[in-house]
Amino acid sequence: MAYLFVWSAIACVLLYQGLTTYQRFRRNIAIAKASGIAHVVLPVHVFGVPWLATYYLWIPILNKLPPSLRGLWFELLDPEWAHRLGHGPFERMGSDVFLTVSASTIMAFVADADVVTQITTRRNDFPKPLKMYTRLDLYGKNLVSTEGADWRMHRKLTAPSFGERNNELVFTETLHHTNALLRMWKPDQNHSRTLTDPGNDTMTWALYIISGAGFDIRVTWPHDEGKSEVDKSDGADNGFTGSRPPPGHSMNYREALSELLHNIMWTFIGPASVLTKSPIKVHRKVGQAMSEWGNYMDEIFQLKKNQVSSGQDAHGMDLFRALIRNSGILDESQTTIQKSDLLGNAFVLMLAGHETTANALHYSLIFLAMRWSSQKKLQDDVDEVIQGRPIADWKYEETFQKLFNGMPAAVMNETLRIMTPINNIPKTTASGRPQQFSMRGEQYTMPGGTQISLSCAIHKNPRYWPAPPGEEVVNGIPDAQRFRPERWLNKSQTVDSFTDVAYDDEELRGPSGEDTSSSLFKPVKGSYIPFSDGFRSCIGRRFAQVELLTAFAVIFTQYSVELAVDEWASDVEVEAMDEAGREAVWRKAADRAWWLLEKKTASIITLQLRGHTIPIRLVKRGEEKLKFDY
Ligand code: HEM
Repeated sequence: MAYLFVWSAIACVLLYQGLTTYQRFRRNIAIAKASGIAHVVLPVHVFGVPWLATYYLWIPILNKLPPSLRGLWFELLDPEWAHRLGHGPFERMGSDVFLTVSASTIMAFVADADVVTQITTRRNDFPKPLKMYTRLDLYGKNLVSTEGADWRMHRKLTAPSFGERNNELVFTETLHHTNALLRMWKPDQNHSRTLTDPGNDTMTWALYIISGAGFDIRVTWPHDEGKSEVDKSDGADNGFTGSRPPPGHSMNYREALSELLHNIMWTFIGPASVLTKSPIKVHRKVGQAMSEWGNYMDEIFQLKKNQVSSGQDAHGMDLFRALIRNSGILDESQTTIQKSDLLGNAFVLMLAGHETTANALHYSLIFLAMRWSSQKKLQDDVDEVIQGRPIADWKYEETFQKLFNGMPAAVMNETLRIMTPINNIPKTTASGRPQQFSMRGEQYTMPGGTQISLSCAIHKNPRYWPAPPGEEVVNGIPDAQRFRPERWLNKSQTVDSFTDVAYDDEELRGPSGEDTSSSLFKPVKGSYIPFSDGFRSCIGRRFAQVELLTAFAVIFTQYSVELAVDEWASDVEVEAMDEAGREAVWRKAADRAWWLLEKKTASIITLQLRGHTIPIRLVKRGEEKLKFDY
């Protein structure tokens, strides 16, 4: 009898769930139809946590469905479809904006430049989905996790930190840490070395640069410990730089920073006090890093506050010092800004600024190893800018703009186009507040409560990225999907109709500069959005550009990169091969690299290779053996 009762209760709950789900489905489909926007119905909300956590299990099962049942809906169940399939789904839908409809959510995917611009410039109509970002408030509210008046306050607080003086510090720190990276990668007596996990190394590189330019704390690389040339002159930050934790700490600065940022997703489980009690080791470590990093930031805050109040400004302008200066916090009676606002922002700048640039350098190295002709042009350009001067003589103001006008910038832009670190930039419409927009002369209504993605597929939309005649498809890959940095050197493709949008308050934009140099191809406004666009665009854009171009100059004035072919042939065998033999073996490595970049990348915060590496080989210039183009 009791069994019957329990089973009846379960059946009733399931029936109720089924009916409400069905009703919500019907309601959402009706809303999508009324909007006039093309739509496709999906059985689940693909960007909801349950699906994101389990889709790896379901996709192989669904793959067993007969091909006739696996339509576009099936392909859109992969959360990374925009990266893997590019513009294809938009072509199949016959529209550069389409909706996906599930019982819980209506999502809009946008790959039309004009619609992107309407969304990024109407920030009150299309705000950011704040719920996604509250977890970033580990140390305080900040620029990333706020909207409206709060966001304006944070943007005004942080924007002045990103000035030319900080860029100069980024330049200096990048020179230093790229040299350190090369010392770690140092080729052997055969003038080359295979780097088995370059992505991991570039992550460390970016972390140390953001520490230098963010806090003016120059971390010592483990392989450089004990070498005196890396120390700063004033000694103020010595307690933070090496492997011995300073008094009062159980973790050194370097470890606290990298443990926290590299495992940031675990902080979403709960606060440090919960994580440190978890039975799982990685949780305990992250919990420890979280509280250690909080303590370090407290100490640095005090140190910087003293420096600012005593007028010391020895090493240029790091972001944290500028934040303190701009906040007016030295006289707390005169400002509403709290210490937590400063710590909150200092933390998200570190977070937002390291993985993105690390990936960009990593993928650039791989792509250049797959395209010798572009690498050669890059080397010619950096040689022309640097003119053989030793690194100690390089100056930011003489160097950056020249690098930004030529092939180094073309390589950076093209890498960010193909491997866009944030491949779905999220926006929303508020519930009950549908928004009108126009597309190709027609009016549409974005339903209220829609989750919007500005899709990286726009970077593969052939309307904005036309192929040269006869090169529409190479190696089976459509031109818009290929790494071809030379497309940026083609000034004849400059769009005359380009007009920038008017900002209601220039101050909010920050001195972060343009996406691309005026000497290069200028994409249609809204069609190139690795840094997003409009009001909520990346405040660290120029920071990242300085970092990447400087790294290219340091690396490629001395070295070349090749795909490592160790899996298919030894050094001795490659040495003995003729050109055709070398090309055959290189092509195996290139096919594999391309496949991994397309199929085995996934986003947690940014798009990364997951569970695989693409080994590359650092070769002294002039000693290259694999000079081929993919
Ligand atoms: C290649 C490197 C980078 C890329 C591709 C990139 C990309 C982006 C994108 C797409 C956004 C908008 C995100 C959204 O709307 O959800 C963004 C925002 C932001 N980025 Fe970056 N970023 C890079 C480097 C940096 C660096 C170096 C910093 C700081 C040092 C930084 C700090 C920020 C901050 C604070 C925001 C939030 C701005 C706001 O909402 O007002 N980024 N970035």
